[in-house]
Amino acid sequence: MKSMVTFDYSSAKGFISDSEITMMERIAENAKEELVKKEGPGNEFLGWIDLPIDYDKEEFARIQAAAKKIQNDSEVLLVIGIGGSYLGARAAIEFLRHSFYNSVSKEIRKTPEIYYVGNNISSTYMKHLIEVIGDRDFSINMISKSGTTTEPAIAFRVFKKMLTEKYGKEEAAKRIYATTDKARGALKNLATEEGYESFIVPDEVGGRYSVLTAVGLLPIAVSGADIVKLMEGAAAMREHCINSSYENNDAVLYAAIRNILLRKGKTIEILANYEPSLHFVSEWWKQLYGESEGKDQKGIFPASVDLTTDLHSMGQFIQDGQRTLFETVMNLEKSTCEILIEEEEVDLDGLNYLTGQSVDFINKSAMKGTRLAHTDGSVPNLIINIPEQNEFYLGQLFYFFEFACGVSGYILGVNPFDQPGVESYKKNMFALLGKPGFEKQREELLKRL
Ligand SMILES: O=P(O)(O)OC[C@H]1O[C@H](O)[C@H](O)[C@@H](O)[C@@H]1O
Repeated sequence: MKSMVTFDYSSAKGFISDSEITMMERIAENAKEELVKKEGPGNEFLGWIDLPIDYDKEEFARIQAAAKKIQNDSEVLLVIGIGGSYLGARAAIEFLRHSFYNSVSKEIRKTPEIYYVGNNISSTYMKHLIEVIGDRDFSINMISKSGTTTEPAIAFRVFKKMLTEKYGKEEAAKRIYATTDKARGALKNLATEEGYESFIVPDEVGGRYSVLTAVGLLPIAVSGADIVKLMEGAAAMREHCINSSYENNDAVLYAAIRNILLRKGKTIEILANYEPSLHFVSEWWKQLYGESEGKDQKGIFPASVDLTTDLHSMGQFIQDGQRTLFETVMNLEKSTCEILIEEEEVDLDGLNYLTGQSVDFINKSAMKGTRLAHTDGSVPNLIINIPEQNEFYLGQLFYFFEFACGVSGYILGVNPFDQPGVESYKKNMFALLGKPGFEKQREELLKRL
């Protein structure tokens, strides 16, 4: 049997008693049952549960073919999307591919450079990206489930124009790939009208749970990562999440323990990593947990740190600031390479005591030392072990977090599959921009500015 991504709460035992974990069993198991039997609130958005074993194979093959075409005819791919429509792809590409993916030579990378746009409204960012593309061949993957989100729609206008000016309307249309709803939304209409190759975000899969649909899969495949293995990993974790009993169920225990900690006043969870390639996994995780649980004036605030980097900036607070934190460490067990510290004749930097040790050994020692220090500073530490940096384990990790999030939301007593709060800023922005239909709000807002 292949090894698995696992959850380890042994370092948090000083903060949680066995009886608390036992007492949480019924609540957590009920939450899991509600999720798996699709009986809870938001149950129209549970398509992601069976996705790893029940996805559209014909579309999957089209994704692979489109990725090949983009690899062959483009030096650059623009991924236009925001939130759940880009974070999963970026998390996967940064975890699975080269740390300096866009900068490393084409001989090493072998696949197109990939840039993300439409995840902010900065004209400077867009102008700089236009300069990076220059006169090179490029394609666009425009991703928006609703097809109406402002940030990506604006970027799409700008880069579609650039593409059309370069190739003409007909050829440009062949370089645009639209990932959106099967029937609704402005992007769907545009795709039909202009004849873009289209991929579907299933109705029953919400944006933040969509990484294993075309939303994530097309850009990930373009980067050269193996999407078959990604799905296999997710399928292995699905099997574990659905069929393991409480005491052996890593995802359900993670959900249970974070809720036990919340009830003790630990209202902030920091997801920590010791590998820069995990940075965007944390960004993806923050949306997943923040949008799923932060509602009805409840929830755990999801934060993240990159370590050891942030030990030199946020370390003081984590060690010694307000005691409302717990920390979940993503521990990449096996580094992809080994760099050894060599002896220097004159030990001017005082590092000769490390001669023969690997950089990863030093990193792991920093991790272990930090875990003990933070635990001593009353920050409960949870660990998620990731055996290796590859597609199979990333697929597992994505599914682990998604499943745990559904269970955790139900334990908390919220609908983990809606995001009503996100609309407030949008309404204000539309009113201030003078969008038709928002005239009354506009008057009221202008008085307040
Ligand atoms: O894919 P889209 O419909 O463009 O949505 C992109 C993102 O923006 C919204 O405001 C939602 O809060 C997110 O859940 C979503 O992932």
